[in-house]
Amino acid sequence: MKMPVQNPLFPVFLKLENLRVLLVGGGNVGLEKLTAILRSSPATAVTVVSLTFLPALRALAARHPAVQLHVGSYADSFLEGADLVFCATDDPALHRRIVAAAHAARLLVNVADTPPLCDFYLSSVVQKGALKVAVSTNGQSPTVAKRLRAVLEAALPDELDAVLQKMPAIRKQLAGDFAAKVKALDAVTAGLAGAPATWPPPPGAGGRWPWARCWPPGPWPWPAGAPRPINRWMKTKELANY
Ligand SMILES: C[C@@]1(CC(=O)O)C2=NC(=C\c3[nH]c(c(CCC(=O)O)c3CC(=O)O)Cc3[nH]c(c(CC(=O)O)c3CCC(=O)O)/C=C3\N/C(=C\2)[C@@H](CCC(=O)O)[C@]3(C)CC(=O)O)/[C@H]1CCC(=O)O
Ligand SMILES: NC(=O)c1ccc[n+]([C@@H]2O[C@H](COP(=O)([O-])OP(=O)(O)OC[C@H]3O[C@@H](n4cnc5c(N)ncnc54)[C@H](O)[C@@H]3O)[C@@H](O)[C@H]2O)c1
Repeated sequence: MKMPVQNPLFPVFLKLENLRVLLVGGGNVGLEKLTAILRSSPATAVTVVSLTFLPALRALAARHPAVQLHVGSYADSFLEGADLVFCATDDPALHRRIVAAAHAARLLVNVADTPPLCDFYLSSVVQKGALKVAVSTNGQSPTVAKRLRAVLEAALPDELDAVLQKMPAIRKQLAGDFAAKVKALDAVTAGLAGAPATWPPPPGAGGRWPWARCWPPGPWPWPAGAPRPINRWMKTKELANY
């Protein structure tokens, strides 16, 4: 029997800085959405149309030269030249009109806090250097998404970014065809998934993130008595084997 799909949303990572965004509404919710957009993609060209603007939104826009503010009422003409639309006013009837006009123009729309009118949802975002993890609960609970973000932020080691920065150079050093490279990269990163990494660190190293923690190479093995970095997963699962 086919199992029902619990969450049919399809996750993607948009190059938002290559697109043009229309945001309608410059109040509290508009500020939240603009903050989320610019935190991930600060150079995005966002046009914000609103009758009024919160001072904090004006200040945020002033720090981002690609953001333009238009004082006035929404009109369908603002959809021309937009790739993506966000609605964040206090007028649900206006939101329904914007969605209809945007769909007629084949545009995708997010209506803040209104799942049935959304073509896509925003997610809670965990950022560690180049790593980005997006969390969605399929709209069931943004609060749980926010809590999970905090859990993941604390659990993922900061050193992970150093690992990511090194990976392109390591990949370049590898010889062989595509399949051989994939095999070598799997071996190098095995430590991230719990198995011992085969290169570096030296064989036999235990722990879930030993490679992440000692890259760029630090003292190995750890000098006797030196404090060893640990993380939450090690505490709960692997401390006994460490
Ligand atoms: C993740 C995040 C991204 C962002 O917005 O940047 C986000 N909401 C955030 C926070 C948040 N929003 C709300 C609260 C108050 C507490 C609560 O109600 O839970 C809190 C918590 C807080 O502020 O502490 C109010 C709210 N939001 C929605 C509804 C309607 C409903 O639930 O039916 C209501 C009730 C409105 C009302 O009652 O009137 C709906 C949506 N909110 C989504 C995203 C999409 C689903 C995401 C998913 O799949 O999980 C979706 C469907 C559409 C969308 O807006 O894109 C961001 C966390 C950022 C972070 O901190 O990490
Ligand atoms: N602020 C919150 O945390 C929160 C929480 C839950 C629900 N809500 C609901 O979300 C909605 C928005 O909340 P808010 O706090 O951002 O409200 P807000 O009043 O601060 O902002 C609404 C914005 O929409 C703009 N606007 C209204 N009509 C417009 C039009 N025709 N064209 C262009 N702009 C227009 C207004 O000028 C204003 O800037 C409200 O319905 C509110 O009840 C808000």
